[in-house]
Amino acid sequence: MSVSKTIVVKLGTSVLTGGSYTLDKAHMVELVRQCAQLRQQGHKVILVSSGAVAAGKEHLHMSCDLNNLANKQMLAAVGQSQLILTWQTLFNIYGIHVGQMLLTRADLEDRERYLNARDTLHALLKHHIVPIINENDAVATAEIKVGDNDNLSALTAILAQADQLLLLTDQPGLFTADPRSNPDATLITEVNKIDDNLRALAGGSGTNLGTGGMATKLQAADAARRAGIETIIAAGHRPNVIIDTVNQTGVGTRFKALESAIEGRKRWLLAGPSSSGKLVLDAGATDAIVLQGSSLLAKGVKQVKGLFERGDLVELVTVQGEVIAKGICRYSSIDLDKIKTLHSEQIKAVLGFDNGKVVIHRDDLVLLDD
Ligand SMILES: Nc1ncnc2c1ncn2[C@@H]1O[C@H](COP(=O)(O)OP(=O)(O)O)[C@@H](O)[C@H]1O
Ligand SMILES: N[C@@H](CCC(=O)OP(=O)(O)O)C(=O)O
Repeated sequence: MSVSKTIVVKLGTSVLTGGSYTLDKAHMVELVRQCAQLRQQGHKVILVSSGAVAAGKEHLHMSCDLNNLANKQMLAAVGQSQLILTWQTLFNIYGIHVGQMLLTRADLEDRERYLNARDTLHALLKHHIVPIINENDAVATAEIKVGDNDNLSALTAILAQADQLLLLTDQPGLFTADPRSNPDATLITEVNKIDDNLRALAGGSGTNLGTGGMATKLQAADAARRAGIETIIAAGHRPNVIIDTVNQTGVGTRFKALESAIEGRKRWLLAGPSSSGKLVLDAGATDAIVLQGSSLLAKGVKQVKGLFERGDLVELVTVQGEVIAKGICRYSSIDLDKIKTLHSEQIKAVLGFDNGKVVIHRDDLVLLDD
């Protein structure tokens, strides 16, 4: 038997509906068959399933404005139960139990909630139950939303410490341009670096039920590969796509994982909190962080942007505005503004206290460059 892998399979609305406004149950059976086969091969499978809004629309036979948030939330509330019922019925054919987890960004921002979600996921996998994950659309407001299931699937893969993330969609992979509007576009089979040139190729969704298009798939691939997880974008309707993607190369667009996978707490930094502020670093601090693996000292901070509390996540940016790292700041924005550019020994005299000599400890910092 091959080595056991944990695989997160993200199924976009486009795959589950075939571009219609109803769930394509015949195709869902086929996807379930493949998941069951993967499990027989000894792998663990997690589904991130879109389709709640589409299922709600189908169930209510209601045509309403999908740009209206309340309408979308109503459809998701109705559709999510239909969706999970469908999955449950189909997995039952193979005697497989499923467990539903509805998440929002708020569940991943707080380290304790993140660890709770991780424990639930691991408990489901340990008991051979297939976790089926979606955003908790019915309650999620813009502030606490991940916003799209591509990014949610990357966060899930990081949470589960998965080996592979499959983003299944209505295209065979990432093309040199949106193939809907550029018939000459060609498939990119392997990506080793995600940069602005590549991002420029990725457009939005081609439908009003899908969210994010290729742009969010690239964001997801980027987060996952930094956490050491290989990501593949492939066509959900390609025969045997799930099995073939896991067992062989040459399917879809493959994003190689970065070699040095990061450890647990740093995985959370990538997956969890959104940043509350930015610290602009001088050239010396930038080099120390990127090249020497140092912690950040107050003297290297040129400018403090945004309002944040002690313990919040901030982005570290160069003078040119390039984001190079994310980290947990030991000082609030107000305090840091008073001590920026100063030597660590001066902190106590200026603030009347100190939270340690470093502003961001190396253990609380994750680099974003390649
Ligand atoms: N460079 C590109 N390569 C492939 N597809 C692209 C590209 N840019 C934009 N797209 C669009 O992304 C769509 C898939 O994203 P989306 O509609 O969000 O699907 P899903 O529901 O599977 O997440 C494709 O149908 C395509 O129109
Ligand atoms: N959570 C939403 C799907 C959001 C989403 O990202 O959709 P998609 O781009 O089709 O993966 C739903 O269940 O309808």
